[in-house]
Amino acid sequence: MSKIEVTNLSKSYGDVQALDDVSFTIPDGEFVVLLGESGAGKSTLLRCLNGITKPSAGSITIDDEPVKGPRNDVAMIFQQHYLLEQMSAYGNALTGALGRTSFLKSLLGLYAEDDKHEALRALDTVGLLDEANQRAGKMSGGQQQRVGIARALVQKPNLLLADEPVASLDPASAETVMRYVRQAASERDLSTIASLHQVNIAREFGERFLGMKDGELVFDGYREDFTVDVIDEIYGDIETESIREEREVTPTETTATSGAQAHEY
Ligand SMILES: Nc1ncnc2c1ncn2[C@@H]1O[C@H](COP(=O)(O)OP(=O)(O)OP(=O)(O)O)[C@@H](O)[C@H]1O
Repeated sequence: MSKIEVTNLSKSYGDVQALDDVSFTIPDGEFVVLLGESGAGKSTLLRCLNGITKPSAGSITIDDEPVKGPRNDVAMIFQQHYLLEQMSAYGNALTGALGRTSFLKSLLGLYAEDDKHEALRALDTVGLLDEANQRAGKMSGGQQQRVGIARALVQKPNLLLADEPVASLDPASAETVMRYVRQAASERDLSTIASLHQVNIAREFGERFLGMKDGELVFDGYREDFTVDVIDEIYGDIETESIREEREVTPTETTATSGAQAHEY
């Protein structure tokens, strides 16, 4: 759990204004989806939150502590999972504990019992306990991404950031992976910000939505406010054509698609 406060955050790269005076507050344990077209500034915002990128102006605090660089209590999941392919799913998950393990011990595989337990718990959370001994390189893209999530959970973060975690997956795997991210966050009461470009997945899994355009925050609201018109504003009409067609068939407010109804938000 973590409370995040972003105040008047700006970041420029030469003439490019990647973030332009962005402010928002996220209370403990909220699941936030970050949306925007390519180049809108989503990755830059996540990298600033993670302490990898230094803002040009403004501030970020996590639990009232200013972010000045990378921190162990902030974990990040990427589109590419960067797993050690020769290592098992379990071994990869355990590397999430590297931040609290000495270099020598990690080389010798001498992790603390608590961390080994945490790795198994995390694999269980992402539905891969039975595959714990399987080599990561032999797993499917979706499974590898779930190992990446397990590794992030073993870090025992207070804040989970996910940068396009399902962008390279087919729609079914993307949905499965997002379901596990959502479940992991909810089980651990973990504040989460996930950037997504698939609007349907965002609508299915988001609780709160931040919409970005040209570096500015153009929308900040919850499910009931996340209307097709808002999606239009963020993406333009093309992205929403299919949603409008779907509404014409089913005029009632539908925010969930196949298989999602069974999940509690
Ligand atoms: N290291 C950098 N150097 C120069 N320009 C950058 C750098 N990183 C990002 N930018 C620029 O900042 C703007 C925002 O980029 P950013 O990657 O944050 O957007 P995004 O919404 O994450 O896009 P995508 O979905 O394509 O990753 C873009 O115009 C991008 O070209």
